[in-house]
Order: sequence, then structure tokens, then C-alpha cells
Amino acid sequence: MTTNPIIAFKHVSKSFEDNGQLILRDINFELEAGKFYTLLGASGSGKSTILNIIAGLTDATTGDIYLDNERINDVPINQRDVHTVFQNYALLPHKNVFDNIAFPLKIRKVDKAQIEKRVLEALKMVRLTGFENRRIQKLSGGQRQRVAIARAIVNQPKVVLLDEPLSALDLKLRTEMQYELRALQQKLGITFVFVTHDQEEALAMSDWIFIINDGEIVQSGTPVDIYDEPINRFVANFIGESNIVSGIMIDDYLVEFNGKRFESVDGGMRKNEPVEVVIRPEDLRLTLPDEGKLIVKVQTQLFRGVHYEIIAVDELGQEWMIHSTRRAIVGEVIGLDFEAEDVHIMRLNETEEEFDARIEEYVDEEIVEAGLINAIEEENIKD
Ligand SMILES: Nc1ncnc2c1ncn2[C@@H]1O[C@H](COP(=O)(O)OP(=O)(O)OP(=O)(O)O)[C@@H](O)[C@H]1O
Repeated sequence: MTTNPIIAFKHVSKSFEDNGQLILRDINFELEAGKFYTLLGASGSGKSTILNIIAGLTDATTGDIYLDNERINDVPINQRDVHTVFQNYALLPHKNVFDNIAFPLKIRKVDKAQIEKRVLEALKMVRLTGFENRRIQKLSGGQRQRVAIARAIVNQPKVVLLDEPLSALDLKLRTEMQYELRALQQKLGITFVFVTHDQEEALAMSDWIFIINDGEIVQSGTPVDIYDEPINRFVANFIGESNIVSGIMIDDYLVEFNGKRFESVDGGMRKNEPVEVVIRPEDLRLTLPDEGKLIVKVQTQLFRGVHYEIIAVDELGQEWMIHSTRRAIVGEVIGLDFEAEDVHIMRLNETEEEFDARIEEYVDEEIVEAGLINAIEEENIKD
């Protein structure tokens, strides 16, 4: 629960009149002021619709929307203290940079001297000082993007909504703008709600991520939490590359897969409950065959610049992807080692509330750090 959320959605659903299909199903969240939030999901999952409901560009079919504790369902667009940055920037092409940025202030009848002061400040923020008189058509893609952002912040709205604002930029510029946007948000302390389908972008920029699939929030949390403890196969695959295998939970902190038992730091399941086990490719280390927890045979290897991407197969025919700075030889038999905290367990069909409660109770940093879990040894003694 957030005290004084800047935006709150309570049981928000949306269907469009033409086909009645539910585009958003019972969306609930509270956003804290001054944070960078990201809505991450595939195309068509409903991210833009959530943003448009906040902006007032579309109405919720049911549910309540609050901005700074005021219910805004019926507040017109121009009276909502939010600003949207669109993917195509929506700049006025024949006006210069100054007039584009001044536009929201002119509408609000801010006096001329104030407009000048605030536009120049906004330009400085986005590192475009000196570009006031430049025509929009004479700007590069990255510069246009900066003008759109300057226009969004010039009025210091309570919330800035950004709908895939970096997707038209090439990779290098996009990475640069990711840093800039994040720094700008932190400097201004304005809440940003950012929409993207790019998981790396979401992980790099956000304080908090909402994963949206098919009109529902599948999981929400900090980038590290979501990366480390995906709630299900969909999230694990969506956020980065993963090895996912079927397993059985023997006991808290002890899981069986590939016919062997391994320590993990997850608990709270039923004994012998079928689960899925996630191990990230970068958490697998190459060892000599007899020193590994798994024995595998290398099938392919690709050099990816920062690491080798190795695909190897174990004796049961299960494929494992490994990211390693050490190279292997195709056809070689190697061992794979990993730590208990890298063995992430996912229950089948667990809701986000059940997941959060279980994680809070069982995945305890102190337990991990203190090394209190030595389930395998205990199990061996019992045997
Ligand atoms: N005005 C509309 N009328 C009918 N259906 C719509 C309308 N706007 C969006 N939709 C549908 O709602 C669903 C969610 O769209 P939305 O634009 O929110 O998804 P998104 O996750 O932002 O995807 P993208 O990344 O492609 O923009 C899609 O299936 C889309 O076809």
C-alpha cells in the first residue's frame, strides 16, 4: 500500500464498443510520486490503453482512476495535470523549437516572461540550449525526441506518460536516451509512466515494472525482483533468456530435477508438488565434468561479444543455455555448477498475491546469506 499515491487504478476494466472484447481486466495499482514506472508487455497487451485512460484519451468501462487522490474518470483531458509523450512525438512541424515547447504554457495563458524563462530551463534540461529558433523539420530524430520531452516537462505536470518514446531511434541513440531520460526523471522528481515492449529497456530504466499480458498485470516489482523471481514461465521467458525445467519440490529449499536433488532458496510449496525451475544462462558456470552439478555435452557455441552463448544437452536430452566468458569446444563433455540462490522455483498457476506472500515468508535474504539451508545434507542423513 502506498500512502498518497499519485495515480491509483481501482478495478479498472476496458472493452471497446465495436466488439465488446475485454482489453483490460480488473487492473489495480497505486503509483508512488517521484518514481519511474514501466508498463512492459507484448504488442496488443493493453499498455497504451492504460496510459490513454490516465491521460483521458479513452474512458475506462468500469472502475475508478485517481490522480493525486482526486477521482478523475470524468475530468476532461486538458484539466488533468499529466502530459503524454507519443512515439511519433506529435510536434508541430512548421513551428520552431521554442514555440513547440511553449505550446502547453500558451494554452494555459502563462505570461510571456514566464514562458520564456520556463522554455529556456526545459531546453537546458534536455541539452538543447541554443536550438530555440530551429525548425522541427531541421532536427534529427534524437533532437525531436528531446523537444517532445522538454514540452512534456515544461509545465511540470504531476505525471509524464511516455508511450514507446524511444522506439523510433537507432540502438545507440536509444541507449543514450535511456540514460538521459532516467537522469532527467530523477532530477525533476516527477512520476514517469513509461510504456515499452523492450525488456532490457524496462530493466535498465525503471524503479518498478508492471508486466502486462492479455489485459492483465501478470507480475509487478523491482527489475531485480522480477528478473530473479519470475512468477511463471511467461515472465521468465519475457524477461531475459532462461533455462526452464520441470521439477518436484521435495521440501522447503530442496528441489528435484534431472533425477537429482538440489538446494534452492525457495519454499512454501506442498511436499512433492510439481514445479518449474528457472536457472538463468549467466548463472551456470563451466567446470570439469566430475565437479559439476550437471553433466552436459556442448552442442553449439556462438560468440556474442561479452560472452559465449553455449547450448549443451544433458543425459536426459534437456537443453541448457549457458552464457560464459570461457569458451567451450563443440562436442566436449563439461560440468555445470550453480548456486542455491540461482535455482528459482515457480509454482504452476500461482496468483500474484499468493506469490508475494510466499516470497515474503520463505525467500529470506538472511536465510540465503547465513547459509542456514543445507537441505541436501539433512536429506542425506535421513536417507
Ligand atoms: N479504439 C480501439 N477500438 C478497438 N480496439 C482497440 C482500440 N484501441 C486498442 N484496441 C485493442 O486493444 C488491445 C490493446 O491495445 P493497446 O494499444 O493498449 O496495446 P499495447 O500493449 O499498447 O500494444 P502496442 O505496443 O502494439 O501499442 C489491442 O488488441 C487493440 O487492437
